[in-house]
Amino acid sequence: MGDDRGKAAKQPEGDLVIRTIAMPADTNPAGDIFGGWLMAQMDLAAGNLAAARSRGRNATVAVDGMQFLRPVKVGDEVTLYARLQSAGRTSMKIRVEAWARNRFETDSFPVTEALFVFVALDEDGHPRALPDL
Ligand SMILES: CC(=O)SCCNC(=O)CCNC(=O)[C@H](O)C(C)(C)COP(=O)(O)OP(=O)(O)OC[C@H]1O[C@@H](n2cnc3c(N)ncnc32)[C@H](O)[C@@H]1OP(=O)(O)O
Repeated sequence: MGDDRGKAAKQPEGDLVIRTIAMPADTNPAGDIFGGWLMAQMDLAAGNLAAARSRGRNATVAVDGMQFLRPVKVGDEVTLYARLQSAGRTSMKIRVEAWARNRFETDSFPVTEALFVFVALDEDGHPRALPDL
């Protein structure tokens, strides 16, 4: 079965954090994969990295440059890659890429990317200094 999304021009950057399958329950009324589902997967991937770096609770404070590059179809294998781009006193900028692969094909393609900003939080929900590495 062919895939008309073209050849991947690059390789994913970052650590593989999540791999999942886009299911019919994740579609919008038109039957395509809902962008909000993909954003949630990206948020989960960035949050996982943020939790490991901050060694505790954190929250998404901003999402910059969200780009939907290609559609995701039901049945696609979706893989989330995340990497820490920079860290401030309490915040972390985490670059996330989502790639999709038609389950009957071998090539994967970038489908979305964005820069997530997370802030480490204390028990009261206030910004918390990141621990030393
Ligand atoms: C996993 C989830 O819970 S997702 C749910 C959605 N997210 C939320 O509910 C978070 C809601 N937001 C908040 O509670 C607050 O904004 C907080 C607690 C995260 C931050 O409070 P603020 O008063 O903005 O804190 P403060 O001004 O001290 O900024 C903290 C850090 O975030 C950075 N920051 C704050 N807003 C932004 C922004 N829009 N873009 C980039 N960085 C930001 C600051 O530069 C600072 O970084 P640094 O300490 O590394 O220098």
